[in-house]
Amino acid sequence: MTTSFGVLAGRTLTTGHGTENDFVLVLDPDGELELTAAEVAAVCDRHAGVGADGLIRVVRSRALPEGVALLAQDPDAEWFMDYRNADGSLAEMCGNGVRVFAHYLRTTGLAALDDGGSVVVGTRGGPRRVTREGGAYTVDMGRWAMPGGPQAEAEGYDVVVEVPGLDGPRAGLRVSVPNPHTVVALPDEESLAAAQLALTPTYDPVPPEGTNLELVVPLGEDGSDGTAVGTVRMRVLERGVGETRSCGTGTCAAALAVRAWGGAGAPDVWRVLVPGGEVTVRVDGDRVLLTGPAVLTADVVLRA
Ligand SMILES: N[C@@H](CCC[C@H](N)C(=O)O)C(=O)O
Repeated sequence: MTTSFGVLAGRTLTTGHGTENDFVLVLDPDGELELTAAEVAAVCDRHAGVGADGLIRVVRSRALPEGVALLAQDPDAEWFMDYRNADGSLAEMCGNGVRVFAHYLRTTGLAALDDGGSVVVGTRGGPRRVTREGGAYTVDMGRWAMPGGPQAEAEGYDVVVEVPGLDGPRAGLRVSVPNPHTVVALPDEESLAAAQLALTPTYDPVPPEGTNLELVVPLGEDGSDGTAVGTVRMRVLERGVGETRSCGTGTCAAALAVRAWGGAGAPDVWRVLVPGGEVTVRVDGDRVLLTGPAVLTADVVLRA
C-alpha cells in the first residue's frame, strides 16, 4: 500500500507520550494545514508511518472557528489542541494529550510554564487549565456527567456490554468527560487479562457517538495519610484507535464510575494503574482533575 502523508510530507513532527499513550504533534500556528483523516491515519500507522495513538495539531485558537468561539469563553486559551484519533476521527478531548500539549508549549518556548505556573489549552470539550507541579501536569478536566442521569448513577449501570474473552454480558456505566466512555467492573485481574480487546465488543443500547471502553478492577482504599485514596487497575479500548496503554479521560471515567459504585463515603482521590504507568484522578464536586507525566521523545521529518 502506498502511504501518502499529503500536506504533512516534509514537515517536522514531534513525538511524545503520557503514560505511554503516544502522540505525534504538528505545529501549525496559523491554522494553514487542512488535514484529512487519511493523512492522519497514514502518519499514525505503526508500520507504514511514524506510529501513534493520535495526532495533535498545535494551532492558535484565533486561527480556527471553534477556537474563536472558545476564546469568548476564556480569552487565555491562546493555543488550541486539535486532537485526532489514529484513524483520523476527531475527539472532544484527550487527557493524556493535553498534558503532552502543555509540555510541548513549555519545551518549545511557546508558553512560559514554570513550576507552579499554568496555561489554558483550548479543546473541543472546552478550555482546560493545565498546571505544572513538580515536573508533572495537573489538568482541570472540567465538568463530568453521567448521561444516564441520577438513576444510572444510583443503579450503577445503563448499558450492557459483551466483551470477547469474558464469560457473558456485563453491566456498564456511561461517563462523559465530555468524550464518551463506558466503564465495566471486573472481579479480578485474571478476568482483566482474559478480555480480548483486539476483538470488537457489543453494546446494548449502541452508543450513538461510539464509546471508549474501560475495564476496571477496584483494588481497595488506603487512608494512611488521612485522605482516603482508592486504587483501580484499568485496561482501555479507545474509540478510533484500539487498545492503548493509557487514556487520561478514561482514567477519569474509571475513577468516577468506581466512586459511584462505592456510594457515599467513597474516596474522591484515585490512583489509576494502566499498562503504561499511573495517574491520579481527583473528583472535586462536579469537576474532575487529572495528574500525570508528559514526555517528548523525538523530532522526526516526514519524507515526501
Ligand atoms: N487517549 C485520550 C482520549 C483520546 C480520544 C478518544 N479515543 C475518543 O475518541 O474519545 C485520553 O488520554 O483521554
